[in-house]
Amino acid sequence: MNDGYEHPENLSYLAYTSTNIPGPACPDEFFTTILGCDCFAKCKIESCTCIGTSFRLKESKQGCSSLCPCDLTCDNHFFDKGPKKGLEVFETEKKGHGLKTRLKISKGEFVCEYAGEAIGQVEAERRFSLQRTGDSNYIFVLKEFYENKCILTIVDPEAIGNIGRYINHSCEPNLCPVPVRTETAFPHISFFSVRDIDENEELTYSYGTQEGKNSSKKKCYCGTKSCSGFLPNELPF
Ligand SMILES: C[S@@+](CC[C@H](N)C(=O)[O-])C[C@H]1O[C@@H](n2cnc3c(N)ncnc32)[C@H](O)[C@@H]1O
Repeated sequence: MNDGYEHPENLSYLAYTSTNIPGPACPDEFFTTILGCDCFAKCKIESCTCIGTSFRLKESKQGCSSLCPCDLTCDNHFFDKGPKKGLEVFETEKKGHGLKTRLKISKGEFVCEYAGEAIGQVEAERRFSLQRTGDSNYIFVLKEFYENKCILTIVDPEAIGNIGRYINHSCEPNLCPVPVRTETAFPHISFFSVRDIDENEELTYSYGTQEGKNSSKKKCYCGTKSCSGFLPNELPF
């Protein structure tokens, strides 16, 4: 499915996918189906098992999907509606391409997914060492902790991805990534707005911490007051 977004002409090598696809060493979670809710037409916060379950991981949400009987009017059924309207890829001054919004976005809205190939840690390290597209790194690593286990979710939209790949880092971001599980146990990295966003503002999120061995020596050009000067570490392993 293509959700209608065109990539800049000089990035024609990029194949578009609106949601995650399995890549090399894709984790088993990708193929593990989870149950939908049994609500009728529209979910209720008090009784919907998707809204209530949250996959027992503290920061994770469960979104409704085609496995649920509710329809697209359900507020918890946001993936099938696609990214927010009015998102636009543009050329920044110093950070390569970026993503901005032509329309206002209110605090707490779903903006888009970070979609690409779902890959394993060894493949991520192999790809990172190749530095395929010049200076840019697109590999997103999410760590979740559950019952003394660290669950890794790694998505690479460098060659096959969606508009989420154009979102740059900021030390004062207006989006935050939230893992949302719908049909399978592999989460969708979903961006929600953390404040009201004006029309034509660039969309940004924080790329993370200084944890891990792949320390970044890249200068940060986010231009915010609290800028730490450098981008967070590229791979937090
Ligand atoms: C996921 S890509 C973002 C899109 C990218 N700018 C592009 O043109 O495709 C991440 C890369 O963008 C650049 N980048 C993102 N945020 C930046 C920032 N605040 N300052 C400098 N470079 C940044 C870095 O090269 C980083 O590895």
